[in-house]
Amino acid sequence: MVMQGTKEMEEATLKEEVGSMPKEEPALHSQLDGPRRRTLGDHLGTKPGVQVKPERSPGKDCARGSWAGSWVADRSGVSVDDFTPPASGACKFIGSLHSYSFSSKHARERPSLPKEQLERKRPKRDVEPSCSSQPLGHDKAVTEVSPTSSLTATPQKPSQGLSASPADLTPRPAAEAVLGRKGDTDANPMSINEVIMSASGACKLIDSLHSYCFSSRQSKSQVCCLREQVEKKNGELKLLRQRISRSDSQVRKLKEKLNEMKRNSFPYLNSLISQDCETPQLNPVMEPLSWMLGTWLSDPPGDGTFPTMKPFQYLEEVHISHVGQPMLNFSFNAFHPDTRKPMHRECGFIRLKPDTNKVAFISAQNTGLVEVEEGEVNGQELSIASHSIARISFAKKPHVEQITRKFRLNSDGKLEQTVSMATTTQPMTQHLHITYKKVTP
Ligand code: HEM
Repeated sequence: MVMQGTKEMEEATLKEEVGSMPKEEPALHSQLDGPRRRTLGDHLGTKPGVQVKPERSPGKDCARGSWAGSWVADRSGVSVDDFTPPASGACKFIGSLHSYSFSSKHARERPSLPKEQLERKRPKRDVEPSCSSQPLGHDKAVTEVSPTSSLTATPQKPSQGLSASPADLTPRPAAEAVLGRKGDTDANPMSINEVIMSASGACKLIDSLHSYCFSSRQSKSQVCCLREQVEKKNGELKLLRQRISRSDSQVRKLKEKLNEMKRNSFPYLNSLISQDCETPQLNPVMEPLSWMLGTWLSDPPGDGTFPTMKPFQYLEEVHISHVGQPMLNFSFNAFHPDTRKPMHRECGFIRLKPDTNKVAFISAQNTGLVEVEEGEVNGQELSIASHSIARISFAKKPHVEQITRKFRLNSDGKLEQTVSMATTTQPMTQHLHITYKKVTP
């Protein structure tokens, strides 16, 4: 719609311009496209047709899509083709504004030329096409022809003729470009520089619109760039995933190989040990005693006492574990603190009566004693006392007749054990006290 509207607007303007345009206008155009234009380009020190890479400023992008634009492009030595971004719909539309603004403005200003001047110029203009083929030198041609051309120099402003300095070509604001200098509008024809400046000012305004096209294009290219980066990263991620997958399969193969080697080395374990030796879930029945699980080391060394003996110290290592059954497996192994020689050892099981806090402690000791202690677990404290005691026939005397134990998980995370006993010669008295620190789960 915008395009259509613009076209219609252009056509309407064109009709209006054709109606009001003096007949010499085509000649004026041909002047611009003719040798005079090239003379101006030469004067500015730029060879026509030599492509100079433009700075990406909107002011230079205005050279697109209109004769006025191409005129400016030639003047600066920049061709339309130099603008690499393809002409988008928006750019084309904005380009058409150049055509409208320039030709319309120029047409509006032309009739203001005094009639005499136009009369004077007409005959000269008729001979102008022959200027390029004049055997005269360049300077001569200019001298002869310039005063007759409204686009080259005016009698009122001789200093703004073809010899205009680059500073004179600096674009002026559009308003000034359209109105011209104060007081000149009706009296004076436009000089070539004024035309240039007017066109540049208008172009500048219109080209500010182009900047939107280009900034949008820039954003699009940034998005494209980011997309490329994302795609690249995705590719890398895919490769990494593939490598991880390969590593996983290698680990699986190594595990299988290890298991096979184990089976070959310990064939008797084949049917007993599960292929995956992961620790099974704790049987829910044993949950109240889960705080006892782990490997514990005496810290500090345990204290041994009894009325019949000299106090002593010992080291002890404790393993309390499970295999998913409704019981805990334990082993207590004592060592001499100096010599590290094994001393007292015992191992057994701890069971819980389901749905109660009743605990049974079943232990076999290296001294030839077998005992069952029973008691209760309350929170993180287990108190038990001997229920039955048996011994080998040749057990050392005095024989133990009663045993009590207390296990407790202290607030500092240490496990504490206290053992008391009664023998055939001594009443219930504390025999051992020790705290352990946990070394593994
Ligand atoms: C519940 C477990 C234990 C029981 C029932 C037990 C029982 C006994 C008994 C009945 C005696 C003889 C007491 C006497 O002569 O009047 C004894 C002595 C002794 N116990 Fe224990 N004991 C136990 C754990 C330990 C532990 C863990 C150690 C640590 C190393 C230990 C070290 C000793 C020593 C050094 C003696 C004195 C020397 C000896 O008779 O061998 N006992 N114990």
